[in-house]
Amino acid sequence: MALEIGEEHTRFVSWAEKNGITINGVAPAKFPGRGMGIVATRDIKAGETLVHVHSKAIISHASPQIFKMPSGRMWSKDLSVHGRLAAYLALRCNDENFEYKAWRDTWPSIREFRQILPIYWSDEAQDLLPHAAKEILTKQQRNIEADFCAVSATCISESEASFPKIDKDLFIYTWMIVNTRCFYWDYLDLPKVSPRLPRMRKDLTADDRYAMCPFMDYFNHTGDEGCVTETNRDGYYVVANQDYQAGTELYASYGTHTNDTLLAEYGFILEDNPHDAITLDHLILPDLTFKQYELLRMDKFLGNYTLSRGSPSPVTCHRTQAALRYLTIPYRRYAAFEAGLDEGTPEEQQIVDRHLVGLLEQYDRVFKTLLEDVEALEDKMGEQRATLKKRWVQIRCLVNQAKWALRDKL
Ligand SMILES: C[S@@+](CC[C@H](N)C(=O)[O-])C[C@H]1O[C@@H](n2cnc3c(N)ncnc32)[C@H](O)[C@@H]1O
Repeated sequence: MALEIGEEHTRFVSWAEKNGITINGVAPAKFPGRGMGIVATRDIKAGETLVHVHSKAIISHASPQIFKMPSGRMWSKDLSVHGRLAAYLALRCNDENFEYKAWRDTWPSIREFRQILPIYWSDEAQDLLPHAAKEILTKQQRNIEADFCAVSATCISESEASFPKIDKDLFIYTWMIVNTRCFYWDYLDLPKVSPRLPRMRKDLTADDRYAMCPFMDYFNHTGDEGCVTETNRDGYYVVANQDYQAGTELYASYGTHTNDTLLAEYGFILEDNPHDAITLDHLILPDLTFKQYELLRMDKFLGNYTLSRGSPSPVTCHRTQAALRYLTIPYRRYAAFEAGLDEGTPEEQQIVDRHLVGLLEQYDRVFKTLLEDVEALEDKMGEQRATLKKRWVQIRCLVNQAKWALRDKL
């Protein structure tokens, strides 16, 4: 069910159409629990181009306003591209003459971010995040801190008059706007694009490719295929992946993300996520002796042990299988597995599976207390409590399905 949209969205659509964005058969709409999104305004056929954002409307590392400060000097080399985009938006977003003001007016407010994005949650609620989400959050906090230090150092070295100081709360907000709304941009004419970008495509980092695409950032995420995003020298296109009836919400995929990634990076989880997986690191790593830890590290099998949804039952990744073998069977048998010479005998697999069942039982024992702690969060954290509860129930379900499937085999 689509809800009424505010005037700012109507204003933005007319601005977009005059500024290099072509919109065909779709419009922004409001959806309960998802904020704004995109709706089909008529029946749509598979293969139709729904949106085209001309490269001149895209903000990327190559845009002059991003690679230089307003005074014309270069940003500190310590400031990431993500940080440059955030600094540019922070410096301009409260300015009535901001060239992208119409777009800026459509962003979610900081108040909305405080409810949904874990970076804004209280320590108490952050402590109750699943392990993988907490790890992403820690990295996010470190990156924001480093970018803010680089921005602040620049502000100090510029004269007060030519360079206003950036408020930290505003910087965190625009950093998260970039985080939740950016796309990857391929710079198809790379050698000509910008003196600040690496000359060779292979040398571009993921961060270099960040780009903001007004209007395209209305699309909400789906774990399924969703509409297709394509780039060429002219800009970005969104193409219908199938027929849609008028009134249907259209989605795009942000990638094959797990629910912990979606929660930490975007502030939501999917009810039914085909790419969902959880980490088992906190169950396996503490069991390793120093020697085992070092050997797994040298073999590049240390950490990142995952249990994915799988079909018909959850599956562990190759890294988990390797680490569990090292923990439970003779070293030479682990070495054969690690070298890819031998998949192991059925008896060895049973030993590994039995060990894994024990670890999953250990995990299962903490859910009751965890869910009680989530329930005990104050009422003002109602939205966070509901998301955390839903996520922990999903994790418990995955753990139990894996445990039952393994027990059936034993
Ligand atoms: C690129 S924006 C999409 C537009 C956004 N809904 C808005 O109101 O402006 C990404 C944000 O949309 C929301 N979102 C995207 N997909 C969603 C989904 N499937 N369910 C719930 N929220 C979603 C999340 O808040 C996410 O951080």
